Amino acid sequence: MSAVNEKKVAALEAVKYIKSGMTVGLGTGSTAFFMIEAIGEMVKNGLEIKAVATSEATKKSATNLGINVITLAEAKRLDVTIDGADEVDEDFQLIKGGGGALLREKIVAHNSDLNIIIADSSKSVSRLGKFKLPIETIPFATQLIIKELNEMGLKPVQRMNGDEDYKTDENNDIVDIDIWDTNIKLSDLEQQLKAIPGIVETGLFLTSTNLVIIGKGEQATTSKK
Ligand SMILES: O=C(CO)[C@H](O)[C@H](O)COP(=O)(O)O
Repeated sequence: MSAVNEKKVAALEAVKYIKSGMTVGLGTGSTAFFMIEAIGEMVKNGLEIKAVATSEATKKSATNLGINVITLAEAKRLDVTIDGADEVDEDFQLIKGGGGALLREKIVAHNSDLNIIIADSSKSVSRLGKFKLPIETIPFATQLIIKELNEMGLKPVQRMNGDEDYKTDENNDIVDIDIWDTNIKLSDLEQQLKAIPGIVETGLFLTSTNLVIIGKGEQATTSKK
């Protein structure tokens, strides 16, 4: 079974948690897209929900599929958010931001009563860090942040889009760092990174996830915290 099918299997399991009347956070990425597609079908069949998108790309896909997308300010609070991840460990800690949407994703997750992560089996890891950790930085500070992260031994690489700097929906930069060889506790690392002025957010999601649904073969396995 391919990773693509496993993503779909996980997404179809996750949408079972969505009921009429809910406000739903929509994640970003290829796995989340299967969830958005499935919700689009459910809306065509009478499901009534409001949704908050974690990226402009997700907003566009959801709107095209007939989903009522509102702002976070209008939503105030979300019942459930379904999102993908680049890595998930056994303690429900995540690396996110491969698709560059980590800032809005973390804000939406923080404001959601239930956070469901969906992923194919390749994303399930015993230790985070093979995937480079995305950091969102303010362009004014990016080069000096890179220098500081280098001094911390984190091998920072600014994300590019061809010859241009990659830009997030907030018009910020992304710097990908290598945390595999660091022996700093993840929560301490998160604190150290957030203490550097100009780092807006990191792709470490350490405590927000309630439910993880992994597609493996034809099966979806759900784990609860
Ligand atoms: O964090 C994300 C985007 O910022 C995505 O959830 C993550 O990159 C996984 O993407 P995909 O489902 O395409 O593998």
